[in-house]
Amino acid sequence: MKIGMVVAEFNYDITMMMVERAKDYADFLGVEYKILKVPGTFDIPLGIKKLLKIDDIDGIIAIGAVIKGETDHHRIIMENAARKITDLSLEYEKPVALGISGPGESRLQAEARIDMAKEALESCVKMVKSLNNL
Ligand SMILES: Nc1c(NC[C@H](O)[C@H](O)[C@H](O)CO)[nH]c(=O)[nH]c1=O
Ligand SMILES: CC(=O)[C@@H](O)COP(=O)(O)O
Repeated sequence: MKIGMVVAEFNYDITMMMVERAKDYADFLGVEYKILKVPGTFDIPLGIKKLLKIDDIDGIIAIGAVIKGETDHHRIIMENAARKITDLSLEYEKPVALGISGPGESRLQAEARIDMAKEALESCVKMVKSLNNL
């Protein structure tokens, strides 16, 4: 099995730890992976679409941290990314798991949620297996 990981570089101090957790868990499960970095969470859907077109990619996880700023801008980023991520998964009929924390979180809350990337990897692998067993 091969999983794509699309990683936002925005708040990279956090997302770097998230991707390390996901990679460690993929290694533990014996799952291969391909990493694609994008500038921020808003840019994740295009990265996902490119990876979904690769035949040997079975599923994708999106990794990001959408931390609260002074305005509601962070909500626009997350709501659009989440909607597009769901749409792409349905369009390409491959699992795309959400490993993006926020919106509305503080940096401290984001740090406490880095395992969301590992959980996304776990969900994605489970989905690939379930769909392959149909
Ligand atoms: N504020 C956060 C962003 N903002 C950047 C956008 O995601 C995007 O890169 C920009 O609008 C250009 O398209 N990204 C995050 O991942 N997290 C944030 O908290
Ligand atoms: C810089 C950003 O993309 C985001 O954190 C927005 O911050 P703000 O709401 O303070 O403009």
